[in-house]
Order: sequence, then structure tokens, then C-alpha cells
Amino acid sequence: MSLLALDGVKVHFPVRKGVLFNRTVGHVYAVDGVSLTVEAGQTYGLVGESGCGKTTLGRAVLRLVDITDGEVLFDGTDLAKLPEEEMRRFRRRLQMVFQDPLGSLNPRQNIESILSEGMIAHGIGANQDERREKIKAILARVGLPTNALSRYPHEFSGGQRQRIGIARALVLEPDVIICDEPVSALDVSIQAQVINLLEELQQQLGLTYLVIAHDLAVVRHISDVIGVMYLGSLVEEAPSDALYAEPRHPYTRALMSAVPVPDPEVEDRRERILLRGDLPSPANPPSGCRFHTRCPWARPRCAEERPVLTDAGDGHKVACHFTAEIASGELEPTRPTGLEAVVGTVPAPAEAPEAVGSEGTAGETAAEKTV
Ligand SMILES: Nc1ncnc2c1ncn2[C@@H]1O[C@H](COP(=O)(O)OP(=O)(O)OP(=O)(O)O)[C@@H](O)[C@H]1O
Repeated sequence: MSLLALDGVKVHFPVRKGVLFNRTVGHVYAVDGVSLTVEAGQTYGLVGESGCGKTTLGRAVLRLVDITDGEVLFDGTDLAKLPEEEMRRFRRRLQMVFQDPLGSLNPRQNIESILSEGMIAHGIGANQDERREKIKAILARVGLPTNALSRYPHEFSGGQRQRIGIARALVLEPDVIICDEPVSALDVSIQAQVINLLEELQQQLGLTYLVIAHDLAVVRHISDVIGVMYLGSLVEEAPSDALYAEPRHPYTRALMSAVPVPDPEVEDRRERILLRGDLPSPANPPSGCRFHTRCPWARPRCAEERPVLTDAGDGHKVACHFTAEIASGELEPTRPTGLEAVVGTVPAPAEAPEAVGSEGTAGETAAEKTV
């Protein structure tokens, strides 16, 4: 049995209007039917553009937002339907590490006080001495000095603050940690250290992770399985190596083509798919396949029929009507996939410098997002 199993999870936020009557005039379909499983001791990496619903899904697992529909089975119990009283028992076992360590740590509390808070709430440790010993042991595990206890969040660097965030989760002895963009606020040089620490802790403590990131490069090494989310649902899911070796969904291929490759020869030869336009609003998602408005291979069927996430038989799941035809080259793109996809038509020579600038901008944006 999987430690965590989501089945058809939906989170729709009501959009309200009016002061007196506060009518619901629509919904933001932030998460719109996600099913996935996370095995004990493994890492599931969830990637997608900003606004695709990753954070909301993570928050739904912890019941920090109301779940509109679906099941969140944790160790066999459906958290989605659990009364709040009973949910409290499970909260300790499911912890979250946030993107912005400074924003999530109270600046007026010292580290001992921050780390003790959850322990007291969950009845861990008979007294403050016992809690202090435990906190010291955890601080050593995450690579922080014992004298950190009496210091305040602003006295630490970004990487150290993220270690404090991880320690705060660990003192509660969780089974699952949801890491929401755990390194995106950190310098590139520090990112690898924090990812390595998460991996070491997983091996030592048998932790299970759901790692949320907008950047495929961040989740690549740490994840056993990766799910790619677009506008509230999964479009592809595969074991990490398989996803990198052969991304099948056009959206994943576009995301992947934005990750720079260190080898210049490979970099020159590889596919470049640049996405046209922004992520559509989750309050008014496109019909059929949510990605069809930006997909270079879209056909009329894509606007009519929503594809289901289907296993090709090798554990590699894709939600696309034309996976095989695109892979074989049988289906030609109906829109340009490279630079032209971003700047529209290929410019005349006189306009070329501007076009190069556009490419540079798109390239930089992609590069900035990667480790
Ligand atoms: N409480 C809320 N009420 C209404 N809409 C919300 C609420 N929380 C999130 N949303 C909307 O749901 C959509 C998904 O947001 P979410 O934060 O889950 O995306 P994300 O992929 O995690 O993006 P980011 O990486 O920027 O956090 C967004 O359009 C967001 O504006």
C-alpha cells in the first residue's frame, strides 16, 4: 500500500462578488482532478509553471485548504473526510517546508522557541530540557551549530534558515514532508547543499517527500517519480530517469527544452520548444485538453475532448491524444516550435537584433529558473 495516495483531488476556490450578498460568481479550478501515489521512503517531484496548482495540491494534502472532491489516503485513512479533531492526530506526521524560510520563521522568536512550539502543541518531550536535547540533536543533523538555539532567524544566511525550516519539521518526527519550492529562494551555489541534505535525511530517517518545484532541474536528482502539472491536472508522470530520457507530453518537452545542458554539443543538437503565450486563467480554463491553446501539435480533437492520463504499459503516463504520433514524427506541428513561437513570425533582417533580444530574454528567463 502506498503511504500517500491521492485520488481525483479537486480544489475549486469560489470567486465571490458583492458586499451584501457575497454571491459566488465562478470558481478558480486550482486543482482539478489529480490522482497520484507516493511510496514510503520515496520522493515524488511535482513540477509545473507558477500558478498551475502545485502549492494548492500540497496544501490540500495537509488540509490547509478545503478539498472540493476526491480522496487523500494517508496510511490508509482518507484525510479529505476526516473531522478537524481527528485531523490533528495526523498533522504531526505530515509536515511542510516552505519556499521562503525567512517569511515562515517568526523574527521575534529564537530558534529554540520556534522549534519547541510544534513539539509542545503535539506533546513531544516531557519538559523543556528534554525538548532542548532533542532540538540540539536535530540541529546537528541538519548541520547547524548548537549555539543556534539562542539566536534569531535574521542572524542566519538563507541556506541556514532553510535548514532551520527543515529542523522545525524534523523535530515532530514526521513520515511525510511536503517541500514547497525548498531551494528556489536560495543562491544557486547553496541549492545543491540543501537538496543533498534532504537526500541524506531521507536515507537516515526513511522520510517520504513530495517536492514541489517550478524547475525540472531541482527535482531531477532527488525524485523517484516526477509528475508534471499543467493548469490543475497532471499531464505526464513517470519514473525520473524515464521522464528525462523521453519526455512525451508536448508541455513536458517544452519545459525540458528550457533546462540548459552542460555539454555544448548536446546543447546545440537538442530540441527547443518555446511556449507561446501565458498560462490561461484557472478560473476560465480552455475546453478539452487544457494545453491545446499553447500546444504546437494541437488538432481540433484537442479542443473538444479532455485526454485522460494513461499508462503506456511501462509506468510512463501521459495525457495527450497524440503521444505516439508526435513521437514518431507522423504528426507535424501546426505552429512553429522554436524562436518563432515566441516572437510570432521570423523577422526581416533589419529587425533581427530585436528578435535576438527576444530570444535572449526567453532564454534568460528559462536559465534563471534552473539550477
Ligand atoms: N485561496 C485562494 N483563493 C482563490 N484562488 C487561489 C487561492 N489560492 C490559490 N489560488 C489560485 O489558484 C491557482 C493555483 O495557485 P498555486 O499557488 O497552487 O499555484 P502554484 O503552481 O503553486 O504557483 P506558485 O509556484 O506561484 O506558488 C492560481 O491561479 C492562484 O491564484
